[in-house]
Amino acid sequence: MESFGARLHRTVTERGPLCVGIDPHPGLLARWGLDDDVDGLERFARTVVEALGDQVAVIKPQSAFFERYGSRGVAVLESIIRQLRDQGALVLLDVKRGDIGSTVRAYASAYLDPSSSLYVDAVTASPYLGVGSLAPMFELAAEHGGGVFVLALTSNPEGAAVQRAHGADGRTVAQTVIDEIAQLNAGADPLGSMGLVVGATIGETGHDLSAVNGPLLAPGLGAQGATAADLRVVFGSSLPSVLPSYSREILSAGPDPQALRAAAHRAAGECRAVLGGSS
Ligand SMILES: O=c1ccn([C@@H]2O[C@H](COP(=O)(O)O)[C@@H](O)[C@H]2O)c(=O)[nH]1
Repeated sequence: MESFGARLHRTVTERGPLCVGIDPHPGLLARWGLDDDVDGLERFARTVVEALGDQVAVIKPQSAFFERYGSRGVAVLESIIRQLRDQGALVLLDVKRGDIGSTVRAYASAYLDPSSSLYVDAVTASPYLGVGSLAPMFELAAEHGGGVFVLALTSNPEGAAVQRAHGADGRTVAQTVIDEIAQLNAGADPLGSMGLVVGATIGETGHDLSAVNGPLLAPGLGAQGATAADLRVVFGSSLPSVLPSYSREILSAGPDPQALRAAAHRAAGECRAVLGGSS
């Protein structure tokens, strides 16, 4: 079985390093001429999937925007996950789950067990009950070729107070998270399957990402103010592992599928100029 890290490496080599989020904000639905209801949600999500599912390496549905419509919204999410996978995109579900280990095991089976209707290639996870509490997710991901992206240095300004606080050994909370994920990826080739979330908005922070050997998801581009040029400042020598992520910046080009594709192509070009690499 091919690991998530290997599948991601291959897909990014074929399609270019880009993640596009599906975040059906009420304001975007209105801008697209859609109602803020399940039908509007479904039209929005399917349009993005049909425009980008066969072009972009990773698509990241934001679970919150589906959950807000209850079970019918989750049914739309299940359906587009299948459609995206059929189109060859890797699906990273942004759910930011985290809990005590026994509960994390249930979250892991919801998203990382192939028999689940919400089965995806990777999920986001929160380490604030301790990175070790996420072990059931790491284990199930490894067993089935999935991935987990753990929050390290998030793109929102409020994150710094917690994430950059120093522990007894002098490391920041974020550096502890980074180092624990690096251990999980040690020796993986071409890339480990356990990733980190590091916002493109955070500037130079002095954190050491050099040993991570896994993907670095970089949200915060576009609508939150970061530009592709900021990636160089934030990631330095770790740029080759960066997966830039845009949601509203690209989604606001819709609903015309060609305009969505053009916006994704433009974003990919700007990132490629900084990251290098193919396609
Ligand atoms: O640190 C983080 C972690 C996750 N996100 C999520 O990414 C998208 C960003 O959307 P934009 O429209 O491109 O701002 C959204 O789903 C967030 O929940 C993040 O922004 N920062």
